[in-house]
Amino acid sequence: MHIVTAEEMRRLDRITIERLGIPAVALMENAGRAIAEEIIALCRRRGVGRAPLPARAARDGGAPHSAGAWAAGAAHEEAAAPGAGAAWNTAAGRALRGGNPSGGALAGAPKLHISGDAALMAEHAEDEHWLVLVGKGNNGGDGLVAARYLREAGIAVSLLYAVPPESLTGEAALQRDAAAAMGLPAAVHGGGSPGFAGYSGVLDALLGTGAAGAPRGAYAELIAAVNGSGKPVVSADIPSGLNADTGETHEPCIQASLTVCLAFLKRGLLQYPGSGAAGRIVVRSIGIPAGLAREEGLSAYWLTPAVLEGVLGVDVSRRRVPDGHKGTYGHVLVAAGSLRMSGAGLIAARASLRAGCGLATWAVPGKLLPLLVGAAPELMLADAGGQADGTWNAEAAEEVLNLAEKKDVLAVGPGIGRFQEDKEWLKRIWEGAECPLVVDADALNILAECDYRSWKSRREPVILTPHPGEMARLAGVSTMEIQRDRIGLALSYARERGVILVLKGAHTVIASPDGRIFVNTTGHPGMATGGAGDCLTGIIAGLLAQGLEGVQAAAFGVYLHGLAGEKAALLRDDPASVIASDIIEAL
Ligand SMILES: NC(=O)C1=CN([C@@H]2O[C@H](COP(=O)(O)OP(=O)(O)OC[C@H]3O[C@@H](n4cnc5c(N)ncnc54)[C@H](OP(=O)(O)O)[C@@H]3O)[C@@H](O)[C@H]2O)[C@@H](O)CC1
Ligand SMILES: [K+]
Repeated sequence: MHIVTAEEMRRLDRITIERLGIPAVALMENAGRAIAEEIIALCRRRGVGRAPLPARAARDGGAPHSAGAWAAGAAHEEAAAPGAGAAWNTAAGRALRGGNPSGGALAGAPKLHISGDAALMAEHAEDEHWLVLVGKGNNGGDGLVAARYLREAGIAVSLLYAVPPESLTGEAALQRDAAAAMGLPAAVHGGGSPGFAGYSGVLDALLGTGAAGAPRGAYAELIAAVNGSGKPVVSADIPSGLNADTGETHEPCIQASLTVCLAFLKRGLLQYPGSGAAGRIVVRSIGIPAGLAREEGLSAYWLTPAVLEGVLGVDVSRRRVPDGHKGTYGHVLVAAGSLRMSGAGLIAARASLRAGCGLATWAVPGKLLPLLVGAAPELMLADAGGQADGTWNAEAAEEVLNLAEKKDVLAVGPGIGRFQEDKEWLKRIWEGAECPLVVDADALNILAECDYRSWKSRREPVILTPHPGEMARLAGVSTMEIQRDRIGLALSYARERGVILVLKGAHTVIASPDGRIFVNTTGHPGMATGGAGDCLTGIIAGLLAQGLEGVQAAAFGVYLHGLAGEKAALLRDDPASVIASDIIEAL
């Protein structure tokens, strides 16, 4: 799924309206209806557990109460027993079919059934009263459409305009008039905090992708009041107060339980703190063809198996050829670890094996070798020279390069620490290694102190895997600046430096020098634990060894790493208990 900036969204809107001839008001109608459907689904879900309505209990014929069953049961009028079909797949349908297990039509009955609009029926509608906060722009227009559909579903709605309704223009003004013609109660915010006591939920349709800067005036007052109300909030498109591109939250910013994002995921929804403010995110199509984004050359994606396969050409099933042998799957060389941090190297090397490479060799300063024998029987160990105290030195680079000659990938950095002439060490490896190179941890800190653009250019890709602190050192800015717009920064760094960048952290960003961006959402905060990054380095190296291209390996590696973290948390019953070795075991 594509991720877009506000500007890109406007471009896609414009093309749909001008080139395809789909009227803007039709897009707004679809948007508002989609938002209403999500609110109705939410109302249904929380309606479960309340006493069923007498009329409905009778109609269901005593079938088990479930939100889905009610939705379908209420919406369908079975004129006769139908044949197979979606409508038949309902509790009411199953109850009817009870005496006719074959599911075939009753003898002589016409094959006709009439379906109502299941999406717009709300159980317990009478328990609901939603307040719709309406802004001046098209986001407000979406809210007004949603209000109409909620009313149609039997849900009470009240409109609260942030600004005098006369100031609405275009399609939003048209929706204002339709809502008024339907008799929806409306008021204009008059300052202070409106009362929320009678409402069961709030639809935030104040500001969308057209907002600029922190919410002002009535908008700011309403947002602050809603956040303090304790009411569930559904945001139209983005939470009002969010920077749709960077994920920064202005003061104040709506804290939503659900965000119904329209047409394409906005970048800001995938970046923290925006992701936190959005709550659960649902993306709904509104009539803008999904293919337009590709046709327009947009190349930022939410990383999903479909994107891995369809956009990146990765075989996510990780099939092995039946007659393969260990040589088929490549050989990883990991240059990592030192006397005090040998574990980092061990984790990276073991993870590369679990990622599926055929062989892995772990190069360490020779002093360590005897201590590591048997640490992981599947690994090969190699003497990289180094100092008598088990630390690295510049000369060790030559040994690493010799070892790398017959390897498919070289990963450097975890646990190597800082040492004399470490910049020279890294330069030699960078310029000399003729296989893909993964650079992590201390090697990134070394790199940050080098003008590596003046180094001999490489034929094979380099993948850098910094966490925000390392990224800050690489880019020469503060960590806060990195986190302010992770996608934007990762993209510009990858482009400028010609490297594949994996910016770790919640929702890791993978940026390619050709401008492609992937944002990963697998994983959880329990993975913030020592060694988890070394594990990712090993996974990416293991995938590169198997012949994946740089961006493929980086993206798939990040995805698998997060997934393994999730599995590990399930096995431990608690994300906080996950350690790096658990992630390797869950691969
Ligand atoms: N285009 C389409 O076809 C479709 C668009 N769609 C929907 O439209 C949304 C984008 O709509 P939009 O562009 O009208 O912007 P939107 O955010 O609603 O309002 C901006 C207005 O608010 C004001 N304002 C700005 N910043 C402010 C601040 N900090 N504090 C206070 N006020 C501020 C500013 O007014 P001004 O102050 O400049 O007079 C400006 O006029 C999009 O998110 C989606 O929901 C869908 O319906 C699908 C079809
Ligand atoms: K909004």
